[in-house]
Amino acid sequence: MGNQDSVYRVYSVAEIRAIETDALAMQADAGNADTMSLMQKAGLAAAHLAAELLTQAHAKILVLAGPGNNGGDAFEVAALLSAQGHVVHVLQCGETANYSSDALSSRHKAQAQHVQFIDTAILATLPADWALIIDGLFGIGLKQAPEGSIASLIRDINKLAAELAIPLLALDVPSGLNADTGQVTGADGIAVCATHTISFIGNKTGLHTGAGRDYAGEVSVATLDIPANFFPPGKARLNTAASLKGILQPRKQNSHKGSYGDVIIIGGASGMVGAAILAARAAQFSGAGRIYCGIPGVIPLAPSYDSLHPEIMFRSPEDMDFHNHHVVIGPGLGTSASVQALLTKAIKSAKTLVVDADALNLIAADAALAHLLAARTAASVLTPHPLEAARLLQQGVAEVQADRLLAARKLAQQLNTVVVLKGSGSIICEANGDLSINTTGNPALASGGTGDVLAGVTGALLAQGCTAAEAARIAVWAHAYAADELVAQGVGPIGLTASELLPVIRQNLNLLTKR
Ligand SMILES: NC(=O)C1=CN([C@@H]2O[C@H](COP(=O)(O)OP(=O)(O)OC[C@H]3O[C@@H](n4cnc5c(N)ncnc54)[C@H](OP(=O)(O)O)[C@@H]3O)[C@@H](O)[C@H]2O)[C@@H](O)CC1
Ligand SMILES: [K+]
Repeated sequence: MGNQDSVYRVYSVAEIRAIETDALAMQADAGNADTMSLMQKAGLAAAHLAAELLTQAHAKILVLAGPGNNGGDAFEVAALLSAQGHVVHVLQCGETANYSSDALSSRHKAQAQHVQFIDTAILATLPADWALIIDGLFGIGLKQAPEGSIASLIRDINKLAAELAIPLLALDVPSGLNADTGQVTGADGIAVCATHTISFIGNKTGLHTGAGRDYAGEVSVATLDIPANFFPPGKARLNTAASLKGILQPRKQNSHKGSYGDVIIIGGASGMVGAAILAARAAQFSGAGRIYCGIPGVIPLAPSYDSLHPEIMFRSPEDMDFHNHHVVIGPGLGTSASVQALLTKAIKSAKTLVVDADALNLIAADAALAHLLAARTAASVLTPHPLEAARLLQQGVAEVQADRLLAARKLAQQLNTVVVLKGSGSIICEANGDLSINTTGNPALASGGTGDVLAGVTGALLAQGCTAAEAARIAVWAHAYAADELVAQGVGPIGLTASELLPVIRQNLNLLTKR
C-alpha cells in the first residue's frame, strides 16, 4: 500500500484533513496526470481487502452508505465488488441530492454495475445469508452520536455480523467511534463493531486506544498514493516491535554485572509485600545487573530473601544511598507518612526513577512532591492506570478515558516526565507531547501484579542505559506482547498470572536485541 513509514505514524483527524486538502489541491493541479480521485482509490483499496476476506465467488455483500463521503467510498467499493461478480446490496442512509460530486459519481457507477439499492424495510425481508458487511456510514466527519434509525441499524448489523460470524469491514473508521480519542461518541452512543478497518490516507489515533481496539478489529492503512512528503512527521506513532528494533544493543563480551545497573525496588507495605517482590523479579528477568528489594519500615513477617529468586538482595531502603541506583518506587508501597520521606529522597537523588501505584497517589495528594518531580532533570517514568492518572490530574476517570492522548500529554507536560497511561492501547508520552500508542496486549493483563511487573521491567531497562522514553516503550511492548503470546498458547486470558509473564518478557527483550 506504499508509503511504509506512514503506516507506523498515527494522525489526528485535523492532520488527516490537512493532508487530504493538500492532496486534493495536488490532484486539481492541471498538470497532474493522476485521473483517479482519492475516493476511487479508497474504494479500490477497500475492494482489495474485501476480496481477501471473501471465501467464495458470487458472495452476497451488504454495504451501508452514509450521508457523506464515507458513503461515497461505500458506493465505490460496492461498484467494484459488483463488477467482480458479487451480489451487492447497498443500504443508503443519506439524501442523494446532498452528496458531493465524487460521491455522486461513485453512486452512478454502483447503479451502472447493477448494485441493488435497498432500504431497511427491504433488508428485513431478505434472507440473512450475507458473506460480508461493509460499513460506510460515517468516517472522520462524525459529529455526534448516531441516533434513531441509524443507531438501530448499527445495533442490528453488529448483531447480524456476530450471529453469522462474518467479517464486518469498516471504511476509514468504525461508524460511531471517535477517530481521535477511540471513544464511542455520546454517553449512550453506539458504534460499528468491525472485524477489520481500512484507514484511508493515514492511520488514526482513535483506532488504537481506549475502546478503539475493540471496535476497529484488524487495522490496515491505504495511503491512496499520496506522496510521503505530504505526511508531517506527526506527534504520535504506534509502538510496534519494528519501531523498537536497534535500541537494545547486543551485550559486549567484556561486560559484567556493574555494566547493567543496580535497581532498587521500594514497596511492599504490610499485606502487599508480593507487589515489591514481583517488581524485583521482573527487574531480574529483564536484565538489570543487581536487584535490591527495599521494603520500608519494620514489617512483621516481611521476607529477608526471595526463596525462588535468592539473587534478589533485601535491604532497608532508609539506609540506602540512591545516587547511583535506578529506583522503582510504589508497588504495594502504601501511603503512610513514613514512606513519603522515602519518595522525597528517591525523587531528589535516584539516578533514574520509575514511579508507580501508591507513589503516584502520594504525589497526587502533595503539590510539593509534584513540583519536586517536575524539577528533576534525570530520567523518570510514571506508570499510572487511568484512576491514578485522574488523581494526578485532579479530574474524573471518565474525563481521562474520554481523551487518553490529551490526559497523557497533560500529565507528561505538567510533571516533566515520561508517562505511561495504561489501559487498552497504553500510551507512552514524553514531556514534549510526542507519544506512542502500544499495539500489543489483551485483557489477560487485567489482574493484580501485572502493573508491578511493568514497573520492574521499566526500571531494569533504565538501568541498562535506555532513555526514559525508550525504556517505557520497550517495557510496555514486551510486557503486553508476553500476554499475547501466552494467550495464543492457551494460557489465559482467564487466569493468567503476573508471574507467568516474566520468562516470556525475558524472551521478548532478547528477541528485540537480536540484530
Ligand atoms: N474528501 C475526500 O476526498 C475523501 C474522503 N474520504 C472519505 O470521506 C470521509 C469523510 O467524509 P465527510 O467529511 O463527508 O464525513 P463523513 O464521515 O462521511 O460523515 C459526514 C456526514 O455524516 C453526517 N453526520 C455526521 N454525524 C452524524 C450523526 N451522528 N448522525 C447523522 N448524520 C451524521 C454529516 O451531516 P452534517 O452534520 O454535515 O449535516 C455528513 O453528512 C472519510 O472518513 C473517508 O471515508 C476518502 O474517500 C478519501 C477522500
Ligand atoms: K465507517
